[in-house]
Amino acid sequence: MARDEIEQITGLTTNNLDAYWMPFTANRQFKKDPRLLVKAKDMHYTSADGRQILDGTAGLWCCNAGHGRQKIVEAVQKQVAELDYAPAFQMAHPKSFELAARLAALMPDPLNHVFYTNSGSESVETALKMALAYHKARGEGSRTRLIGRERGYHGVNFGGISVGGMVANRKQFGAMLAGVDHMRHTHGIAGNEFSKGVPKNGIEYAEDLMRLIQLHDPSTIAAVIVEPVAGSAGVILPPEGYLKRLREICDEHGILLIFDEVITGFGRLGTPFGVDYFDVIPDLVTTAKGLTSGVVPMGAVFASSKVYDAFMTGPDHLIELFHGYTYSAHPLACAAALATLDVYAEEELLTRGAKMAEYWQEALHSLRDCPHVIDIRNIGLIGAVELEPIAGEPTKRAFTAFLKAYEKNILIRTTGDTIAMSPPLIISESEIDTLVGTLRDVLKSLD
Ligand SMILES: Cc1ncc(COP(=O)(O)O)c(CNc2cccc(C(=O)O)c2)c1O
Repeated sequence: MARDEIEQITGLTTNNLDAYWMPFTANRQFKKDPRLLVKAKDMHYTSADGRQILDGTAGLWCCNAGHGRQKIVEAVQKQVAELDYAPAFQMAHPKSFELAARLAALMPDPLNHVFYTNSGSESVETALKMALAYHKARGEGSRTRLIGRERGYHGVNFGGISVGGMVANRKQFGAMLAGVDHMRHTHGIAGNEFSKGVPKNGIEYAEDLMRLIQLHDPSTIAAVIVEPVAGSAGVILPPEGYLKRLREICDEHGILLIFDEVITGFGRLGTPFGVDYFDVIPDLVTTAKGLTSGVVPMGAVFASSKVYDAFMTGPDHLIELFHGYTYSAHPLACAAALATLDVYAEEELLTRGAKMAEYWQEALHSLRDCPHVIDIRNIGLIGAVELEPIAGEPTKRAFTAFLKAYEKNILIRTTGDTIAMSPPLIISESEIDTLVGTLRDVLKSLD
């Protein structure tokens, strides 16, 4: 869209698009033909040029309740007028306790404690620091090693990119945390292609953890962090039994297990959390995104009583954990989260994905015959269509699909040459048909 059109339609008050350095974006390509969204309601965005765009990605995997939900809007409006900000260090406001109790009630025992952050990246840093400090508090300060996984995504702060395994997110930044190892990813295991839901093959990949334990000795290892489903890397699913096996190995060797549920949390898999879907209870769970349905930035780390209690020793006038953020437990975020949980409860959204999963799965796998499709993966209301890369131009085919899809009024995500979708949990069957039908047209138009 031409720049002067943009200004006219959007009221953009500046010719200077250069000032804004956009995150995870091809800035020069974007600023030649900006893609601006100006409104959102339920399943749709309104683009600056007046089109209704079907949101196939819940924003960035976060708007699980859909957009413009009145109960959430009103809660934030009321809160900002009443208590706009309150310090969370040595002070508090009631909603922070009310929300923590409601969140803890969503999780199985012993995940009974909640630490607030402002993003998934901050939740990850918080959990990693808690893990290191936990072992120190118990007199096992030699446990400093952290283990992640290839292709893992744990946000963009130094802890997260160190345990993470997405090369592009690391290679620009030089040295990272020392003492970090990675297990193999579970993408592309023979026989798992086009699996519907959790794939059968690959539980043995969990034994990578045993090899690292044998190499380093358990006394040096603090924690393992995995996404139950690796979203950003292109929806990589855990083989059957894999997560349970990680739990067993961690228990055997006194290693903390951290589930990074920033994407899988709050109904994405058709269960409240991946904890429920896979019936595995970690020691720490990182969340964000769906916590407030993307309305106000917020993250939360769920900690087991074992972890929390290890800090609650010594004179009670002393701070137990020297960590936290200016905006931890922000009143607006707490208000948005409480209203979001109300919407989830009233519309049973934390389990609706389970009811829609079958329809979603069959729609997605109907794309198998489209050009360049080399794999399709799905679980709950997450879906991925992996494309054959263009020789010598990796990512280009999927990015072209993204641009064409937007022109055809649907929003999808791409990572590498994989198209990823994670619609709001309110999506209807006819909207699934529209999303997948339009994607089919896009795929057929690709060179
Ligand atoms: C598992 C996981 N952990 C941490 C983060 C970081 O969260 P923040 O961004 O709030 O700091 C994430 C975020 N994941 C994320 C964020 C934006 C885009 C995409 C994509 O794959 O399209 C994925 C994530 O998916």
